[in-house]
Amino acid sequence: MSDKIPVTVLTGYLGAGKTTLLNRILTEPHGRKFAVIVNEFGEIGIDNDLVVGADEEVFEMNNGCICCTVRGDLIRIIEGLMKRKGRFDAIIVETTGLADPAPVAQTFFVDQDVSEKTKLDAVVTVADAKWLTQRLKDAPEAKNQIAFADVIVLNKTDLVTADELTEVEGRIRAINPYARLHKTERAAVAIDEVLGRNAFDLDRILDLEPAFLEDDDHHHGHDHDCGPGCNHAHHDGGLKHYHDEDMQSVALTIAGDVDPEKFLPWVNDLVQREGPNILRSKGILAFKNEPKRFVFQGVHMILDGDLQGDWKAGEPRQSKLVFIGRNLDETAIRDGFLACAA
Ligand SMILES: Nc1nc2c(ncn2[C@@H]2O[C@H](COP(=O)(O)OP(=O)(O)OP(=O)(O)O)[C@@H](O)[C@H]2O)c(=O)[nH]1
Repeated sequence: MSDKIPVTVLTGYLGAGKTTLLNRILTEPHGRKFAVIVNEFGEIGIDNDLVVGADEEVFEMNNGCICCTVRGDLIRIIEGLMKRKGRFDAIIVETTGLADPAPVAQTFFVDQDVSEKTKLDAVVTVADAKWLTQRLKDAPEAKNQIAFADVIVLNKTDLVTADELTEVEGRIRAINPYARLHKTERAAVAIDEVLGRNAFDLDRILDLEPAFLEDDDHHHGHDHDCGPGCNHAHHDGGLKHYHDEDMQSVALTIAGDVDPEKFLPWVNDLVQREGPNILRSKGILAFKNEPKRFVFQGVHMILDGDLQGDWKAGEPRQSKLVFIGRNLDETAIRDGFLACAA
């Protein structure tokens, strides 16, 4: 028996349902304790606030290019965690929807300190049944996320017909015939199907990517903060890794309340008009005269929003939101949002 701490890497494209799955894992009565590491694209920490779970500790990795900055962050966080060994049973790393999982998975093999103390249990990829087919055409990261998966959670089955589901499943199987696949609504999958799988298959990954175990640095010898605009493309021998150079994030904060009667029509109109370009939106808002936080989320033009939890005592009431997409008119979005201030 190894006493290495198992690590689950949770990946999947923007809005597929990673946080939904993570929250499901954290709220089930499993009696285990997890350390959670999240990494998000966008400048303000919204994801962090959306992860529920009373006593999990959530660590946030640097934004931006996962191959360059995040690896250092990940190593630092894990080394810090190891000093507190015994306080948790497993580590879950949720990557940004735009990340290629390879460099994250690689960290658990290439970095000596990390590999002595932890073991990659599985790469779990959440796929959006409604949008995956499209993403496989226009987003190379989405394909790598499927290729690297040991477990695939094909989520949002409620948004597609049976035929569409069969089609998307066929596309997944063409890329990755090996992973276990679960079809879900709201990421409802038994926790033992995603954690403690002992499923990461290094031999399969080495077939896909012969240079997987080599230290990545010589492929793009730089050590700087690329930021969300980073557009390095590098080739590790097998799969090609990309950063989507057109992808941008617009993050906005109002240091106070917004007026829901202005905000809701504005955001609805924006995602209806710009939905094809806006891949993802999220926000936590202070509505005028409302003691609870309003949380909204969108994937293209589908928006979800509800009141969740009171603002905590001493927590400043502020309104923040982020849009991730292509060809976003930042000035127009900023002006539109600022005009919603209460
Ligand atoms: N209709 C439907 N919506 C879902 C389902 N699962 C999740 N959602 C919604 O999809 C949106 C995105 O879910 P998240 O879990 O935040 O997705 P994510 O992958 O963590 O998103 P990013 O971290 O931004 O990449 C939210 O509004 C969820 O409520 C599902 O099975 N069906």
